Amino acid sequence: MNLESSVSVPSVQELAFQRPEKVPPRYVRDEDGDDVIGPYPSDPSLRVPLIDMAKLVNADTHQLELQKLLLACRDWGVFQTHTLYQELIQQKLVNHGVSNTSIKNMENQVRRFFELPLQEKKRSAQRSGSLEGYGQAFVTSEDQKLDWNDMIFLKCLPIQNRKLDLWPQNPPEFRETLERYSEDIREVTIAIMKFITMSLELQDTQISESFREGLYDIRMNCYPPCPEPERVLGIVPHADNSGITLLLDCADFSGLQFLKDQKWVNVEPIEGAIVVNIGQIIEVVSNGIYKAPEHRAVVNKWKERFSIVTFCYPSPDMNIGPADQLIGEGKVAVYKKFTNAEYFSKFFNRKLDQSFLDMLKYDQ
Ligand SMILES: O=C(O)CCC(=O)C(=O)O
Ligand SMILES: [Fe+2]
Repeated sequence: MNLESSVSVPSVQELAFQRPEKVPPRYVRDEDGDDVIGPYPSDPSLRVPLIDMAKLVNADTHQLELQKLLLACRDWGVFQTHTLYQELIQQKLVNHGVSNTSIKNMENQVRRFFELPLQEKKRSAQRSGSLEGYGQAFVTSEDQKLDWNDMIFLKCLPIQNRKLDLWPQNPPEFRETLERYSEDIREVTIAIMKFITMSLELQDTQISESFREGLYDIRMNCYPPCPEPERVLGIVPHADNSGITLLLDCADFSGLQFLKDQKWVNVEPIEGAIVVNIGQIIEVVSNGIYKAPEHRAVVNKWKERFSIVTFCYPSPDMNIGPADQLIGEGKVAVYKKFTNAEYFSKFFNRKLDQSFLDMLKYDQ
C-alpha cells in the first residue's frame, strides 16, 4: 500500500460531540503523560513575517518589501499577507483575486459542511485507493496514532481533475463557491510566485507562469474541541510537498504553528489575511535557499477551528529541480532534477519516517 490512499478512521467531530473526559488512546501522542505541545518560544517578539502586497506592487516601496519577502522565505519559509485584491487588480497583475467576500463565502460553506450530520458528510467519503473526499490522509495502519482532525480533500484545478461525485451538494452553494475560490486563489498564486521568483533574482517568468497550468488541491480541515488538548496534535509536524501553500485560518485564536529555531511559533490569525508557506517543490527549485518549513496544528479545549488549505503545484510539464540560474559558476546543485511524475512517485512511495527532501538530494 502506498500513501495515495488512507485507512478509514472514525470522525473526530462525532467523538467530540460525546464530550469525553479523556482522549481515546489512539489520539494520545504522549505515552507517559508528558506535554507534547511544548516548547513554545520564550521570546514573544518572534512573529511570522507580514508581507504587504500593496508595497510590493508600488514602485516606491517595491525593493524594500522584496527584501523583506526574501528574508521571510529564507529564514521562515512562511509569511502572512493581505490586501491581495484591489492593488493587484489596479496593477493589472491579476484579473480578479481573492476578495474578502470570496473568503467569507468559502469559510461559511466549509463551516456549514462540517455542521451537517455525519451520514450527509459521508456522501463525499473517500473511496478506497484515493485521498480525495471526506476522511483522513496518510493513515496506513490500524495502530497508527491519529490526528485530532476531520477533513475533506478535493482536487479543484485544472477542471478536468475534479471528481464531482465527491464534491458536496450540501450546502447547496458549496460547489460554486469552491469553484470560484479555487480560480481566485490561482490568480493570487501566480502573482505571489512572480514576487517569490523575483526575490530569487530569477529573470524569466517561466516558473511563475507554470502555476497558470498548475494543480490546485484544497484540503478543508476541522479541528473539534478536545478535552486534553496538550496530549494530541491536530496535524502532526510536516512540510508540504506543494510549490507553495495558501492557508486561510478561519478562527480568532491560534492553532497553526511553524518551527523556527527549534521552537514552535504560533500564527496569530489576521482577518482577511492568508498564510503563505513554501512547499518542497520551491525548496528544490530555489536549490535550498528557501525552506519548506515544518508546521503542525494544535487544538483548543473549548473551541472548534477550521482552516482551508490550497496546495498549489506548477504545471505537470515542469521538471522539478534547481533553477538553472541558481546553479553553476561555483554554485553547487544540492538537489537532483526529476520529471514531475518521478517527483510524485517518490513522494507517494516514501516511508513515513524518511525525510522526503533527503531522497531528492545529491549524496553529500
Ligand atoms: O490547519 C492548519 O492550520 C494546518 C493545515 C496543514 O498544515 C495542512 O493541511 O497541510
Ligand atoms: Fe501543511
